[in-house]
Amino acid sequence: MANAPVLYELASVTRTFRTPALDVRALDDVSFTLAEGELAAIAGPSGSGKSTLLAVLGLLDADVSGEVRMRGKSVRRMSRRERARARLEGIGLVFQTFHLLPALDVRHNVALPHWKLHGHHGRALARAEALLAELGLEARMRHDVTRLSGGEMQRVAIARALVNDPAVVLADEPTANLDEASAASVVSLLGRANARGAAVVVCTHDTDLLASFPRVLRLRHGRMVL
Ligand SMILES: Nc1ncnc2c1ncn2[C@@H]1O[C@H](COP(=O)(O)OP(=O)(O)OP(=O)(O)O)[C@@H](O)[C@H]1O
Repeated sequence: MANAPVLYELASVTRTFRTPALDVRALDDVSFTLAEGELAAIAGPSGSGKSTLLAVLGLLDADVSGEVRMRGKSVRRMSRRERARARLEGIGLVFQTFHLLPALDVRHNVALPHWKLHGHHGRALARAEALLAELGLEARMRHDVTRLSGGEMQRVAIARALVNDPAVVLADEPTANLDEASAASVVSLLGRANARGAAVVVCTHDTDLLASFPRVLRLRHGRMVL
């Protein structure tokens, strides 16, 4: 990975949440680079800033001091619209609570980002169906997302994150609340995305999962520790 091009570059990134009672430094002077195709975990105790860092990498939160660059482009200089476009094209997000759309069935949830990017309904559905079949969800394609099990919802969320072949998949606690078999299938899906060239960054407390990552970014009170 040493020679792979840089995907993210963070230099002295600080994120402060101001509340009436006190200011919380959720990220404090965080600097690192991540290469294209890299596989990394973000670890640290509860409240150490993991989700905040994932939101920064996902271009969801640009309200930081310091510099964040994605593929050389300064996130600070991107408009909200440009960030949304960069997310659609290049970032697959898997949230802790999935954020699936209850009004759409499984295949339409997965197809939506493809349709938004390419504007072709039939192709988006075909791509979603192929991906869902690959993830062992062919029998669930027309199901209501609210009726899926937690493990199925997680796989649907991962399918949606992969539908536009992103440069990076960012997943927040993707194995939390899953039984062993579902967790193993989620890990294998993320591994497959990585094998196809996507960088994968996962926030986790799961020590078994952490052990499988070649690189672990450790946070404590918002600071990177070795
Ligand atoms: N919108 C917000 N307003 C105020 N404080 C916030 C906000 N979001 C996060 N924080 C604070 O920032 C710190 C880091 O939060 P963050 O969610 O990034 O931690 P985490 O490591 O992901 O925790 P967990 O493992 O429990 O999910 C915490 O002290 C949290 O209370």
